Amino acid sequence: MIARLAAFARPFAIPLALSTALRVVQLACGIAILAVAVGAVVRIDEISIAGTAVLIAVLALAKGAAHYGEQYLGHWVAFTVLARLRVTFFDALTRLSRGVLHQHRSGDLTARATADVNSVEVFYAHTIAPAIAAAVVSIGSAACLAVAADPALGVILLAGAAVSGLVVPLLGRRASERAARRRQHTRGQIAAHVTDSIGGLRELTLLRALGQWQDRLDALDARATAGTRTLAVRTASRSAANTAVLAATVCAIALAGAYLWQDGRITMLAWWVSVAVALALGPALTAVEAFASEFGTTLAAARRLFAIIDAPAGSGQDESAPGAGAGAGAAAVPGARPGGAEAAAGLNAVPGARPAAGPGAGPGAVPGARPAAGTSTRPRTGVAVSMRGVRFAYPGAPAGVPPVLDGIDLDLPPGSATAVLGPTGSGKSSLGYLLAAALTPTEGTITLDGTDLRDIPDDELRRRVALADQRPFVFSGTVADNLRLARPDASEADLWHALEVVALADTVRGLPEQLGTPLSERGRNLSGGELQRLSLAQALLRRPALLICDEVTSQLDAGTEARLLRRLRSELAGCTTVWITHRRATLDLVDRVVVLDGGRVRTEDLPE
Ligand SMILES: Nc1ncnc2c1ncn2[C@@H]1O[C@H](COP(=O)(O)OP(=O)(O)OP(=O)(O)O)[C@@H](O)[C@H]1O
Repeated sequence: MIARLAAFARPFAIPLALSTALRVVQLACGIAILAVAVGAVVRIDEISIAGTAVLIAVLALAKGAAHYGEQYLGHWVAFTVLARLRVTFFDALTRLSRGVLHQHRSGDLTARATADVNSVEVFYAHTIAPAIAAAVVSIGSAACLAVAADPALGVILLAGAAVSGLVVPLLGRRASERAARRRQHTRGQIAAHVTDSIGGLRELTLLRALGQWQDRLDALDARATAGTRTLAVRTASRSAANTAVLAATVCAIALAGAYLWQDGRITMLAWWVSVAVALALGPALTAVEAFASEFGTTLAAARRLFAIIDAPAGSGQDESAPGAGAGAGAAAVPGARPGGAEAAAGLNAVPGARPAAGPGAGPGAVPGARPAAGTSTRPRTGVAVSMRGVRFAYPGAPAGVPPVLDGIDLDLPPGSATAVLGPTGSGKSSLGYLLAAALTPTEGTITLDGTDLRDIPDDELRRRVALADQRPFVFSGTVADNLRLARPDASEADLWHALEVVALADTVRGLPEQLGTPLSERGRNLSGGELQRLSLAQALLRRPALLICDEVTSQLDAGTEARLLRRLRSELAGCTTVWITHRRATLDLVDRVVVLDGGRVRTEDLPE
């Protein structure tokens, strides 16, 4: 991996070498400043204070200039390489096209293209130059001490530098890398989860599933925090060990110097300058320990990038995921099927969902009923719905534009089936969202059995009202995961029953793992009509007292639509239903028709 990263920097070898040289100059100046200052104190009677001050000032200026140059060049190289890396990453995405997009969630890919690329910056800007410079300056300082003072002092300094720069950074390296890899993977999952949440916020609200969704995020956050804690403990331990080693080196040089001075083998000046050099070498070696602590994260990020860059088209294996290559391929794909590592961690499972409960075993099951009948999906008795003077305008609508709905008065008796018709843009869907309490009227009231929708608690709304959308959002996860978003305690029999009613059971039976088949993000591996029916199945699972179906058959062929409507007729008996539709066939289901136009109810008729 290090060689792969270094290969990207090869075209920038000269600026990188210059940056390294400038860092050597900067560190050498730092050591020289302290050595000159200590030397001046020791020989205060013999030196020119003004001359020493000028020398120190020159060294300080040189140190500053070298630091600027080193940082400028190092970061220029780093950000140029990162830009190339990002382009290479996007090229790979284009090449892999649908294959990889099916297997990786867009939020995770976004995290790779942004956070992971940024993490790799450490390698180019804060690793190569500091590592080489620390080695050069350590060897150089030890050589100076050996020649100018005593070889023993040079050996002590070199030994201390080797322990600090080579041994300490390696302490717990493998464990740190594993923790960093797990954390980076979890961060990718968090990014994907947040992206999903934003994309599907409306569906989560309609499903009253924000709580479940938040629980998943909490679980992921807890995992990422645990990883960060592990890394922080190791970083702190290494930092403490490094401080101890550096302090021990300074003490050893001071004691050895004292012995050599007493023995008359070195001067007082050489003794104290040696101590100063050992002290001044600290920052160079601390920088090595610091980037070593970040190195696990850098490597984990690089692995995640190269897993995409190197993936053959159609590959589903994510080599960057923790446990990849050890038969844990399923864990690599977010939304992995039950049985994978993630399912074991409960992250893909809907919190509270019973895994594949026995038929009819759910709390919603009616005792004594035939399990296969899935009676727990049967809707509740309908509610009476009333709209009085309802006006609605979307927030931010320009002044002067008439509201979408402008004074709706409507009564839907319990168990009635109403079709809402009207030209496109006449506000039919908006009316549906208002009835489902996903939108709130700007003016007027909507009541359910006489209670204002605004006064009905979320839990109760979740139980009593459902909306099947014309453009449903499907989350990464299995078919069952998506269905159980609507009712976490639904048994498998309940799920199959809902799928039978919406004429989707045969399709799901044909999927590789049936209910356990992972769905791509936004349901890319389902047709528009299948997605609509999945949304309708979700709504049925809620056993609502009020069901709003918004163009749920618009993408179905006539045969499938007829089959679905036949089954719905008996399934929805007693439930108050609202059908927003343009389709003639749906009118056979309803006992009244409402036509919206210009934000108002134009006619209210029984179908012919
Ligand atoms: N989220 C929104 N923000 C702002 N305006 C919106 C939003 N959603 C819909 N509108 C506008 O509200 C009006 C009514 O839209 P709505 O979707 O309710 O109509 P519709 O009758 O269901 O249309 P269609 O038959 O095409 O589905 C349209 O002019 C639409 O542009």
